[in-house]
Amino acid sequence: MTPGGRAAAAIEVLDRILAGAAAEQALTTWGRNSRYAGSKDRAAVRDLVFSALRRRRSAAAMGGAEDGRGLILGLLRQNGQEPSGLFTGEGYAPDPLSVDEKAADWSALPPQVKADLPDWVYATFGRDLGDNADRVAAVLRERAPVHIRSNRRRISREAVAATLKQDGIEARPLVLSDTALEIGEGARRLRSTTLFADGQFELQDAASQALSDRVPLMPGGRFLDYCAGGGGKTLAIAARLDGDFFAHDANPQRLRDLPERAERAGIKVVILERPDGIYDTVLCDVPCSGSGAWRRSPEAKWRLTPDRLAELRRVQADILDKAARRVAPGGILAYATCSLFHDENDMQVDEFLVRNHRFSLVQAFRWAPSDEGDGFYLAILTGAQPGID
Ligand SMILES: C[S@@+](CC[C@H](N)C(=O)[O-])C[C@H]1O[C@@H](n2cnc3c(N)ncnc32)[C@H](O)[C@@H]1O
Repeated sequence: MTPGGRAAAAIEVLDRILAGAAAEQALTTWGRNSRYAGSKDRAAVRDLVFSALRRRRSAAAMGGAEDGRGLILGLLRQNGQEPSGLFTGEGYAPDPLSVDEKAADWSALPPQVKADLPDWVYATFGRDLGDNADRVAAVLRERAPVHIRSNRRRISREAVAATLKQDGIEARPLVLSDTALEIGEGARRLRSTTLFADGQFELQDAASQALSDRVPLMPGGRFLDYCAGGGGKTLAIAARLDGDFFAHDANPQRLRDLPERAERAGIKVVILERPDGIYDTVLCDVPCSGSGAWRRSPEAKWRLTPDRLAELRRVQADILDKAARRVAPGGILAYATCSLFHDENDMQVDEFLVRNHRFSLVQAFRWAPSDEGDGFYLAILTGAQPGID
């Protein structure tokens, strides 16, 4: 495909997304109907689509319209590319620029447009992140790095990096966690390596690894991941120490990959449909706004509303209250989100502590999104003997 053909394809996919289709679904549909597109074309179209979604507000302002064409036009301008070079109307390229499109004025974009945030999120970032708000918003406009976690049960990260190098895949160690590596060249080949098939590494963001490193575990103890999903954190935590590991999720479909991943990693995880009994550590990695990881799923940035946030807060509180009943006397309740909002983090924990006098806060950790990882929050709570309140 020509660069113009790729731009036209991205416009078509973006129009479907703006009409309500999920981004992955819209890309898959386009891919199915475009047998002529090679793997490099598909990667380029995907990149254009996700870049435009991350920068949807500023790209629309610079392109003169909030449709696929406007977004791609604005994105090219942001990247310092002259759009008329691609918008030629020749072959499969988009039509040439109209007089209005040529004349669009983007000289004075308001700060919330430059930050690519909805107005209410921009205000919330200002309140919750203070001086860091603009820097964080800027990080969320960029593509996320690819990180892997070496499986500490089996191999050192140095050995993972050296073996990947032989396959032409670049991996450099990160400071956030001693299992974390950032992938440079060759990321798309990671899943087809023997190392991956042998469970020597998993794809996982470095801050998610750092969070998993900090969840307290009792040697030989019982650990419950109450919202395990695909099991990314369950596996990272279970790789640290011997013990009995259990995983639960309200949506059993979310757990479907976990048994295979656990087997590949050489880790035993028991899936629980209905958790009962008590555990030394219970992790609640709750459903949240996902604001710390919006560069990975940029659609979510535009879909979130104050009402949806309030609903998420109710779900989080309910999960915490239920999971707290599963914590052994003297045990740990770990509360995690990939959110940047105070409402979902410290405030949720403060409210929980008011409702549950048996618990107290030991420590809270925050990771802001950066080159080194996504944004996360972790609160470590400890539960005294039941009946204290
Ligand atoms: C942030 S995701 C978990 C990600 C996972 N821990 C990981 O590292 O891959 C939140 C999960 O909570 C689950 N969930 C939602 N409501 C729940 C509830 N009431 N009880 C337990 N799990 C719930 C969702 O299905 C979702 O899989």
